Amino acid sequence: MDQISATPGVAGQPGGPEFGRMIEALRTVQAAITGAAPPPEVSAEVGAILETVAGALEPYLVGEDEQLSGHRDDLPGRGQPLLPPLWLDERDETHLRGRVTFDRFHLGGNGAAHGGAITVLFDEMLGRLANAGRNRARTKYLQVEYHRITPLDTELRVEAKIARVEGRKRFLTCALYDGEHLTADAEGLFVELLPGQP
Ligand SMILES: CCCCCCCC/C=C\CCCCCCCC(=O)SCCNC(=O)CCNC(=O)[C@H](O)C(C)(C)COP(=O)(O)OP(=O)(O)OC[C@H]1O[C@@H](n2cnc3c(N)ncnc32)[C@H](O)[C@@H]1OP(=O)(O)O
Repeated sequence: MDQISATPGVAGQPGGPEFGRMIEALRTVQAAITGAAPPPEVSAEVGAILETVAGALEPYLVGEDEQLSGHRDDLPGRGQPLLPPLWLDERDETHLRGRVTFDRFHLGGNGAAHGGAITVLFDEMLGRLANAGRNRARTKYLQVEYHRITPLDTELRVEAKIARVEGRKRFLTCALYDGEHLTADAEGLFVELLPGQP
């Protein structure tokens, strides 16, 4: 993926508001399935509906460059269901600030968000910033610390900064807050790709 579009789509066109609604519904389904203990007949019925859903989309399978998911900057988490719904409110080439809410789909245990889901958020934040107005770079390492549990169903603040740039190396930091409380933070190294690196 080399480009993402910040332009809201046009109703009636691929990538219009209908697409955003579908992704939102998928997020709702992910949380509902994760949190449910349905009787077998309901599991069977929902499973069959989801097989129908997958079948409805199958004729429209496209390559990575043409897919809409992940390419939509006007949708939370770029419209990529792997990412928790993230809204970026401030952004320049040195910092990013946004809001994110984890839900039941992102549960680790005992009401806390899964540490891996938090790491996905940090990789996204640092990746977005590392690539803002610069040549492409990829994560070399991402070191995460969990300071206290990250609650579900709570709007959290997330901030990323460039710490320093040394040649191809971009060192960045990211922090996640529940109100005034730091729940997790990370330091990452992104390395600018050489010609020919995928
Ligand atoms: C995502 C692509 C960009 C798209 C941009 C589109 C626009 C924006 C749109 C949408 C935003 C999307 C946002 C997505 C974000 C997601 C990001 C990810 O998750 S990326 C996937 C996970 N990461 C990998 O799969 C990397 C796999 N690894 C590699 O490909 C290579 O290892 C690579 C390119 C990272 C580096 O490989 P080498 O061989 O070119 O470089 P070496 O020699 O290892 O290191 C370079 C320098 O770094 C130092 N270095 C290496 N490891 C170090 C370490 N642990 N600590 C300190 N320095 C280290 C070395 O000493 C060297 O330093 P010296 O240049 O000589 O000064």
